[in-house]
Amino acid sequence: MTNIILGKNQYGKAEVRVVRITRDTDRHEIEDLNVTSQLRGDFDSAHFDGNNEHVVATDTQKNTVFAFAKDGVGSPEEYLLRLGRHFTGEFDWVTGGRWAAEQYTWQRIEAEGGPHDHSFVAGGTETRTAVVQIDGDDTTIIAGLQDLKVLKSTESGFVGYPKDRYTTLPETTDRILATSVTAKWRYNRNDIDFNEVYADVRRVLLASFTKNYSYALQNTLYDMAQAVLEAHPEIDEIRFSTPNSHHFVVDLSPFGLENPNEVFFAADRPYGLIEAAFLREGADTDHWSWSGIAGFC
Ligand SMILES: O=c1[nH]c(=O)c2[nH]c(=O)[nH]c2[nH]1
Repeated sequence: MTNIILGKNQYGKAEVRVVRITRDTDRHEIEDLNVTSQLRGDFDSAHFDGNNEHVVATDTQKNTVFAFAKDGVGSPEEYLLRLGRHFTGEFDWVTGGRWAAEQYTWQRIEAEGGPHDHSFVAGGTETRTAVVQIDGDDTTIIAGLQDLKVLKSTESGFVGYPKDRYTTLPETTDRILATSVTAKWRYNRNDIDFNEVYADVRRVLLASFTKNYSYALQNTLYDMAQAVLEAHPEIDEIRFSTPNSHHFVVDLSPFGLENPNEVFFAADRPYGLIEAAFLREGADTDHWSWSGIAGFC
């Protein structure tokens, strides 16, 4: 028989949809999450022998996600940390894992008397994300956001690129720059006010998007990373995955009309896909905690 060894493996429950309402007063709070729990450790006998004595059921993991919401969420990072510490603390052979969440944004509906106590409208385009990675004594937290749509209608250009026989793109010093930012940033410590830092990183990302003339989306990502790493010493690294959502000037000349960058065709595909990681000098360029996080280079 061919000898086979077990390589990397993890398992758990994916995409547990948890909604936690805090209703201690008439003014309710909502926390709406999509949680994934993945355990790593010694699961050899389950794979090789059909012996499940180490297999904490994915159903049990799902139930634990709900049960822990009873104590409140607070921030996705703290909630995932509690879950990760529970599984690694409770079961000797669980030596690590990955706990991840998306948190959806709800805002209070502006009603006649002001922001409503218990009625909400989905807010913004973006989703907050968090990942807690545990490997033995190492715990690393990666926060982020996805699908934060931004656009600037000028102060962007693209010139100076190589021209070959396949190049048709005209140079421009005035175009629309539009993208949907997915970013993840890695903390270098875990005792953080996660909600406060999240709100500030979001603010800094948006402010730095507006700030300088953009020579390329690549160049704007650098501006955004520079601003975040400067404002937040507790962050060592930020990674981006950003589609360049092309807006093409429509040729209106057949209709006898000029079009000085006023009417655009917003193409949804194909799109440029610009991805980059920016790190504080000296930080680990290949930190273990990114393993299993898809969608980034
Ligand atoms: O900001 C840009 N970066 C590129 O790499 C690129 N390539 C392209 O065709 N247009 C753009 N725009």
